[in-house]
Amino acid sequence: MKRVGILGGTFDPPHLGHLIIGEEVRLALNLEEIWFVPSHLPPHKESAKTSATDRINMLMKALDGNSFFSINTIETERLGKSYTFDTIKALQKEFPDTEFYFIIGADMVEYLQHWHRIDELINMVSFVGVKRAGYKLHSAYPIIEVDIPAIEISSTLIRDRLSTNETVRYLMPETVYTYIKEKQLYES
Ligand SMILES: Nc1ncnc2c1ncn2[C@@H]1O[C@H](COP(=O)(O)OP(=O)(O)OP(=O)(O)O)[C@@H](O)[C@H]1O
Ligand SMILES: O=C(O)c1ccc[n+]([C@@H]2O[C@H](COP(=O)([O-])O)[C@@H](O)[C@H]2O)c1
Repeated sequence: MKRVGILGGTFDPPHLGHLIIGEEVRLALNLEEIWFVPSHLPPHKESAKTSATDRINMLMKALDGNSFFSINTIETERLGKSYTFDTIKALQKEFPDTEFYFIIGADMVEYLQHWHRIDELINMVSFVGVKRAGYKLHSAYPIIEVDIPAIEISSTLIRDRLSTNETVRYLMPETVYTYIKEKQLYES
């Protein structure tokens, strides 16, 4: 079986935290690839501030140069809320020879009990949890914990800073920043 990690997210915008998580989990679990899956409508929070096209374009720039990383657009091609249950079911049907590892930060680990059809999903895919400041990583659910350096970067922090013209240097790849400025995203 091929072993693939999935990092689902809103990526509004993508930042170095996403990239570090993908790389660290790939190494720790010896995964062959990491697929970044941008959501169409995030199930548990407000809609993204930018279009799916902009978020995919930003991700493409962020992932450029890492041959282990790619984007899978299954969720942005599907209408409605981007439930992970539906995504995993569809991916397992399309790629029967692949074993999937769904990577989540500790904020999502804490929230896992509220996920759509979690009692079925937990038996369908291996969840991998990574630490995030302010949240507990340990869970009653069987989660593979991967120790990564704590990274206190979030898309919210970046959006807030961009809207007040504060620096976002070193929080995301320069190419993503250039795209944001060219397209005038996140301006208040
Ligand atoms: N700095 C981080 N440390 C650990 N996990 C993270 C970090 N940033 C994002 N993640 C995880 O990556 C996945 C996708 O995150 P997402 O794209 O929503 O970014 P975010 O920074 O959490 O965004 P927002 O601030 O808009 O909520 C989630 O599972 C989230 O927990
Ligand atoms: O399926 C669910 O009920 C569910 C609830 C919350 C989050 N998720 C998924 O978890 C990933 C991270 O979510 P987010 O909102 O932090 O970007 C993303 O792929 C979401 O679709 C999924």
